Amino acid sequence: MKVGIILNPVAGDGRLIRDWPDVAVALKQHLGRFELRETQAEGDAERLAIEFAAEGYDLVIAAGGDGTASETADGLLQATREGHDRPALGLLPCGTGTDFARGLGLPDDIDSVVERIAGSGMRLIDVGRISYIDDHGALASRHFINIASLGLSGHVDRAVNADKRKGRIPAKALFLWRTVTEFFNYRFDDVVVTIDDGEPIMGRVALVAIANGPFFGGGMMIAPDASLDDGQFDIVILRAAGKVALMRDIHLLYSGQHRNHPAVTILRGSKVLVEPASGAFENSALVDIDGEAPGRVPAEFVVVPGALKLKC
Ligand SMILES: Nc1ncnc2c1ncn2[C@@H]1O[C@H](COP(=O)(O)OP(=O)(O)OP(=O)(O)O)[C@@H](O)[C@H]1O
Repeated sequence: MKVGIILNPVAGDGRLIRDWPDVAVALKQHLGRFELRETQAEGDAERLAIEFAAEGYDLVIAAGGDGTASETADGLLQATREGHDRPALGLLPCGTGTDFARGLGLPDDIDSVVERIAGSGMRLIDVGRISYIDDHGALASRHFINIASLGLSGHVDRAVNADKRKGRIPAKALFLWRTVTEFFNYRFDDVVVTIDDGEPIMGRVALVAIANGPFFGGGMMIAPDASLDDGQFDIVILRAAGKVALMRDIHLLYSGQHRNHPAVTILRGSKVLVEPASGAFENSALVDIDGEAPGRVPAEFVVVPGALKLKC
């Protein structure tokens, strides 16, 4: 099996690169020879994944956080669309939040993760495809593997990713702190949500999450029943309510106990359109895509069933 590794040297404040000699020994022991390529900047994991697919690699392991895993998956899916064989995605999670790995129940220590990659079979999972407006006002689109959302989460992503303590303090504490600070200044978003060409749902929201996996925000179980292979999104709408009440209840998100909260609606669907209620795009809701916040709504989210081969 030809194994390629895409390593983000700064993910999780460089945790994996510091431990690399030990990690490399574990990889050799369980998977044999591998080719290591490092990212230098945004977009590199996507490009390297396309290169690995074009060179006939069977397994491409994303070593980093959710951003690296998401970019790598996007590259593999693009390569498949261009006619290359579909390599499997493996994960060596070492980021700040690593919510996708959390949803898969991956162990914390790298040795066990490598052992699990080597011992597991291939599994097909769904992915999402999102079209949105990027920061230059242009239409952009890409795949996501875990959760895409809009509203408060977009602001929190930008604040967490700019926070110099990222990777140095526990992810849960950082995300919770940034959620509170951003929420304080956040103005709720007025949006129209249309699921599977049904009746449009208009409302003022704090968050709309389109979930393939269950966790985001450094351990919040926002979509407790989301499944990676049911061919559907779980769509969680958190409507605007008193800020004090929402802050008081935010802890419920960590355990998934918000299901029956009066401000929460959870629906299922395979295509979701979210538009700004006013029609003006300039200050419309910020989107979050697997932990990065590259643009705004209007956005369309479409599930692509069984599109990604996973080995972990
Ligand atoms: N060599 C590099 N130097 C600086 N930034 C990089 C480098 N390689 C990748 N990046 C950037 O790192 C970010 C992705 O980091 P990643 O999500 O993998 O880790 P994380 O943010 O620590 O973890 P998580 O997303 O799980 O919280 C992307 O914004 C990407 O553009």
